[in-house]
Amino acid sequence: MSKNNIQKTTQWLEDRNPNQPEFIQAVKEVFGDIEPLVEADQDILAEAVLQRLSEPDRIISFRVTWEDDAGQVHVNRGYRVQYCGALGPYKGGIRFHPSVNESILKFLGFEQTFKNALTNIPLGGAKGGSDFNPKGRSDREIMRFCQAFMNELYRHIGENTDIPAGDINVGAKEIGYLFGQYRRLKNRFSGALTGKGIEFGGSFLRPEATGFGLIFFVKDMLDRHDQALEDKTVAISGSGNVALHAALKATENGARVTTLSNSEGCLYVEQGLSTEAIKQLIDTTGRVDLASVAEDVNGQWQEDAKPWQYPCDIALPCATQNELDEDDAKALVDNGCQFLAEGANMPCTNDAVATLNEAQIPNAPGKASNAGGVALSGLEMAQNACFNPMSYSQLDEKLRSIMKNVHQQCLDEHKHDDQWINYRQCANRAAFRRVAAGILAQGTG
Ligand SMILES: NC(=O)C1=CN([C@@H]2O[C@H](COP(=O)(O)OP(=O)(O)OC[C@H]3O[C@@H](n4cnc5c(N)ncnc54)[C@H](O)[C@@H]3O)[C@@H](O)[C@H]2O)C=CC1
Ligand SMILES: O=C(O)CCC(=O)C(=O)O
Repeated sequence: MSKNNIQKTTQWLEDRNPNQPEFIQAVKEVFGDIEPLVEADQDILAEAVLQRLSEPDRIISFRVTWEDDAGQVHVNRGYRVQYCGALGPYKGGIRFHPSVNESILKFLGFEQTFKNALTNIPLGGAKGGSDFNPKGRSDREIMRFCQAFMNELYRHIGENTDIPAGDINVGAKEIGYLFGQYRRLKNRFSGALTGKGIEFGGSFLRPEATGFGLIFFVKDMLDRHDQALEDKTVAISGSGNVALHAALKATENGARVTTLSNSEGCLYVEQGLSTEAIKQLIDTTGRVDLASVAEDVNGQWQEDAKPWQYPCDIALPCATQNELDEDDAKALVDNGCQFLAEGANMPCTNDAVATLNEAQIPNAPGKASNAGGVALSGLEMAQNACFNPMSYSQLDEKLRSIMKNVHQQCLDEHKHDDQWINYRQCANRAAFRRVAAGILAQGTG
C-alpha cells in the first residue's frame, strides 16, 4: 500500500520538477529508504508529509548587480532556498559556483534538512548561493559581489529566522564581507551568519569541523568493524576546506592520505602526505594549486584523473555532487576499498551507491558523516546567543560527542543481525522520523 503511495508521490515529484535531476535524485533516495516508516504511521500519508517534504517552504530568487575592477557591470542570479523550518530556524550554507541553479540548491536544502535533524540541534534546513564564479576575480571584486548579494539577502535572514554559512567558494573571507554588509544594513550586531572570524563572534573549530567530524565518524565506523585508522590508506577528493581538514585529522591519526584533487586532476602521493604539507596547504591564501606542489610533496600530478583509480582502504569524496560514478565505485571495489564516507553532499551517484552496497562496502551519506560543520555552526549560534564563547577543547569534545551520536542513530536504525550496515538507509530513516514528527506535530496550514 505505502509502496504504491511512495511511487505515486515520486511520480508527482518528477512531474512537478522537470529538469531538476539533482533534486529528484536526493528526494528519491530518501523515499526509497523510508517505506516501512510510512507503512507504520497512517498520518504520514494522510497528512501529505511526503509531498510537503518535496516542496521547499520558500524559494527566494533575486538579481545581483555588481561592478568589476574595470568598471563593467555584471548581473548574476542569487537564491536562498528555505527548505524546511519544522525543526528550527533555517540553516545551511551559501555556494558561489557557475553550476548553481534551483535544482542544486533544492537538493542541498533537502539534504540539509535531514542532516540538521541528525545533529539533534533545533535547526531547519536551507541552502543558498549564486552562479557567480569567483575564479580569477580580485579580492575587491569578491567583496563587491558579496555586498551586492547581501543587499537583497539581508531582508530574509536573521539569528532566529535563517542563518547562512559557507559552502563551496564561500569561506571565512566571504563570510566576513557578507556579515559586514548585513551589519551595516541592519545597524545591529547579531549572529545571523556562522563561520564568522573569531574576532567578531566566530567560533573556534568551525573551519575544521566538517573535515574533523568526518574523521570522527569514520573512526566510529571502523571501530564497529574492530578496525582502526592507523596505517590505513585514505583517498580524498577535493582540496578545499573539507578535504584538507579531513586529510589533516586522518594523518594525525596515523593514516596515509595518498590523494587530493580538483576539477582538473589528481595529486597522488604514494607514501602519504605529511601533516606539515597538509598544514601548509590549509594556510595557503586563495586557491590551492595542487599541480604546482606535486614535486614538493614527492607526489605526481595526473591531469584529468580522479582519486578513485588508486588503491585505498577508505575513500572520502570531499569535493562536489555526483563526482563519484559507477565506474569509480567499481574501481574502488576492485582495488580493495573497504569503507567510504561522504565529506561532500551527495558525491556518489545512485549507480555508485548501488555498486558499493552490492559489494557490502559500508558507505556513509554526507547527511550523517559531514554533519560536523553545521553542528559546530549550531554551537556558534549558541555562543552568540548567550555572549559566552567556548574554548577549543570544549568545542572539540562537543563535536566528538555529536558525531558519535549521529553514528549511534544510524546503528539504532540497523534492525537486523547482519554485520553489514546500510548507513545511508539508516541515516535517512533516523532523520525522517524526526522531521516527520516535527511536521505532524505542527499541523497543516
Ligand atoms: N564547508 C562546510 O562546512 C561543508 C561543506 N560540505 C560540502 O563539502 C564539499 C566541499 O565543500 P568545501 O570544502 O567547503 O568547499 P571549497 O570551496 O573549500 O572546496 C571545494 C573543492 O572541491 C574541488 N572541486 C570542485 N569541483 C570538483 C570536481 N568536479 N572534481 C574534483 N574537485 C572538485 C575544488 O577544486 C575545491 O578544492 C561540498 O560538497 C560542500 O557542499 C558539507 C558540509 C559542510
Ligand atoms: O554550517 C552551516 O550552516 C552549513 C554547512 C553546510 O552548508 C552543509 O552542511 O552542507
